[in-house]
Amino acid sequence: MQIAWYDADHGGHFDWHVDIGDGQFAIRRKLTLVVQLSDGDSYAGGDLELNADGRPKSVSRKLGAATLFPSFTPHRVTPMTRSSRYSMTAWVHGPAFR
Ligand SMILES: O=C(O)CCC(=O)C(=O)O
Ligand SMILES: [Fe+2]
Repeated sequence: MQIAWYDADHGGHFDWHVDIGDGQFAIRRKLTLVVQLSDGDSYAGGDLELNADGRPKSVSRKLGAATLFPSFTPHRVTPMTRSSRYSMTAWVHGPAFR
C-alpha cells in the first residue's frame, strides 16, 4: 500500500510506467487499485491516465473514486498545475505472469 502526494510547486507527476517490475514484490503484482484522496476540483493537472489500447483515458477525479486495472497496463499521472493531490495505491499480488 502506498500514499502518494503530488504538488504543483514541486513539479508533481509520475511518467508513463507499468507497475510490474523485477523486484521481489513488484514481479508478483496482478492488479493495481488507485483511490482518489483529494477532491478533483481542489487541484488542476494530476490526472491518472491509463493507456490500455493506444488511446490514453483519464480516470475519475472524484474524491473516493477507485480505479482498478491490470498492473501491466501503462499509466501515468499528468503534471500538477495547481495545488496538490493525494492518492492511495494498493496492489493485489499473485504468482508471476509467465
Ligand atoms: O497516484 C496515482 O494516481 C498513481 C500512482 C502509481 O501509478 C504508482 O504508484 O505506481
Ligand atoms: Fe503505477
